[in-house]
Amino acid sequence: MLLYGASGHAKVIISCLQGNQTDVEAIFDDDVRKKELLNVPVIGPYRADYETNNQLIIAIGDNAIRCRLAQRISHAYGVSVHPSAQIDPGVKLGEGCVVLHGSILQVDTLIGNHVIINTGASVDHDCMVGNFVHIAPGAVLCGGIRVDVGALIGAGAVICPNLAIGKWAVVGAGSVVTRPVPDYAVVVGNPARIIKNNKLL
Ligand SMILES: CC(=O)SCCNC(=O)CCNC(=O)[C@H](O)C(C)(C)COP(=O)(O)OP(=O)(O)OC[C@H]1O[C@@H](n2cnc3c(N)ncnc32)[C@H](O)[C@@H]1OP(=O)(O)O
Repeated sequence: MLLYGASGHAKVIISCLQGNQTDVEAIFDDDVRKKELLNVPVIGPYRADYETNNQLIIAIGDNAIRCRLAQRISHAYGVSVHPSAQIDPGVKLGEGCVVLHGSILQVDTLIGNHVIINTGASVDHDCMVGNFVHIAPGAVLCGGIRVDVGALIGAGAVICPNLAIGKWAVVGAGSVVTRPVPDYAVVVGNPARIIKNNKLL
């Protein structure tokens, strides 16, 4: 596998891949001062002419950056699922996804492209998780939830059943979402309330 982004998130993906006896050949990173990460060589910015048979995972936690890179780079994308993750056989996972240690994906859930299901997160039955979403560590999505493109569900947040989380919305860490969240909204608290709009785009 190849990674893009020599970050803390990349370290976790390396650990995830090692759990499946998959080596990381190299890591691309725009910061040319970086030379290695967990003994994996960091080889500078992505090069389309880099000769390899390995697939690529964009190892960047920021959803907007991951989205921009994926739109620019046409490499074949891989997937990494840690062996401790529990995924129902009916779950569909898009390209570029990582499903990290101890996470759970329940029956009839659909996961888009370049999604992060982070450590110990739980996505229950009949959820639809859009492209470039990040479900942060320990977050819980109850059944029947739709999370639209680019949204961040913060660490330890709980989303009550059958709600929609809008595109590029942010749910603050530890929040409890009891109502639908509009596109671009940043919500925090229990019950979660809108505090601002996400101006990242
Ligand atoms: C492996 C990993 O590390 S994966 C990383 C996953 N990342 C996360 O889970 C982080 C999610 N991010 C958050 O929770 C952030 O606090 C955000 C995005 C909700 C808000 O961040 P910012 O835009 O910087 O807002 P800021 O820190 O200025 O807070 C604004 C207000 O909301 C409150 N607030 C911020 N976050 C939360 C929260 N999670 N719960 C309750 N209140 C919150 C602040 O106390 C502040 O209140 P005040 O105006 O009364 O002082």
